[in-house]
Amino acid sequence: MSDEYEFLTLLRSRIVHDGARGLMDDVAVLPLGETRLVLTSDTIVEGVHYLPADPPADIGWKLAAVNLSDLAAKGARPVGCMLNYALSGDAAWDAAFLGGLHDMLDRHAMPLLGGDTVKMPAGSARSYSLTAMGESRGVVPSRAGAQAGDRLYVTGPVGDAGIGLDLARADPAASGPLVDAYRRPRPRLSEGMLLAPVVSAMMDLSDGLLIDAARMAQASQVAITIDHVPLSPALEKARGASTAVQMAAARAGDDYELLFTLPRGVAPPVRAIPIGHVSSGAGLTLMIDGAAMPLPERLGWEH
Ligand SMILES: Nc1ncnc2c1ncn2[C@@H]1O[C@H](COP(=O)(O)OP(=O)(O)O)[C@@H](O)[C@H]1O
Ligand SMILES: Cc1ncc(C[n+]2csc(CCOP(=O)(O)OP(=O)(O)O)c2C)c(N)n1
Ligand SMILES: [Mg+2]
Repeated sequence: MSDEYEFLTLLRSRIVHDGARGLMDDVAVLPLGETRLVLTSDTIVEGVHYLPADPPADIGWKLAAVNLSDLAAKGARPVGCMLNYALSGDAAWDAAFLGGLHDMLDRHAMPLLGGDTVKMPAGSARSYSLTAMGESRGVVPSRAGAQAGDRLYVTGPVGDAGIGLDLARADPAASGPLVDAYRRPRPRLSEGMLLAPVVSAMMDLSDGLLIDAARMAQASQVAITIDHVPLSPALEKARGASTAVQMAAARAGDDYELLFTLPRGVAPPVRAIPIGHVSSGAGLTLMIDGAAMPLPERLGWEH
């Protein structure tokens, strides 16, 4: 059991408010008059979520993107956010970070409303947090609604960012679509808004396809089978499409695509790749090229 899982289990035992969704979802949801306020907060840490040599504009972009991705997963419209910032000691670096942050926020009309600024002890790793607020006037899908018989989809291929991280680690000046997938994820907000009214369950892929699908299965109390690990042409060109490559792509994380289920016979209203199905029971099954694979001990990223 990971430290994160243990801590979340402790937190869940103390949760009483319905809006927390049992801490089993991407967001909290608070009814507010005619509408619902959708709340999420994510932190990125130097050396854990990004490389110290990553360009500051990309780090700012990523902080905004990973938070917007949780709103996308619930079909929420961004309404505002709060930034918690640790000064770097280099004003040009800080300005570049804010440039990248605002690039991402502006793309999705997300105003920055406030926050807090601190200085860290010299030499300590830095971390940045954003709290994002969205609104929804319709259904706010959860991870828990998948039903036996549903089909499973993802809005795009997985694994690019994992390879991009390897490339950026080997050479901080590396560039191209795989490195971009790692440094500049694109949250699927417009897709999320179109999907929210029709999906039975939806979440974003941050920790890896396998672990996130297993979480959806657990929250929905169903079994999920993945029979296709979708790879991008760029990834296949760089690494091929062997079983090992597909397995690594399914565990890598940092994908920020949407994973969702639809009743059989309902066509997705956005471009999406069918990757499996839901049945009664529990747990996750992975098929690669028609063969059931033993699941790795670690399905994806856990702190
Ligand atoms: N330190 C914390 N305090 C309160 N709730 C937390 C904390 N960490 C995580 N959570 C909650 O646990 C759930 C799962 O979190 P997480 O795995 O980070 O979701 P996501 O991958 O969507 O960001 C969410 O409801 C989140 O709000
Ligand atoms: C330097 C570096 N090493 C490893 C990773 C891989 N990685 C770190 S955290 C993570 C999962 C997402 O982070 P988490 O804090 O779990 O976000 P959340 O699920 O809360 O959105 C991944 C794939 C990375 N992004 N950067
Ligand atoms: Mg989180």
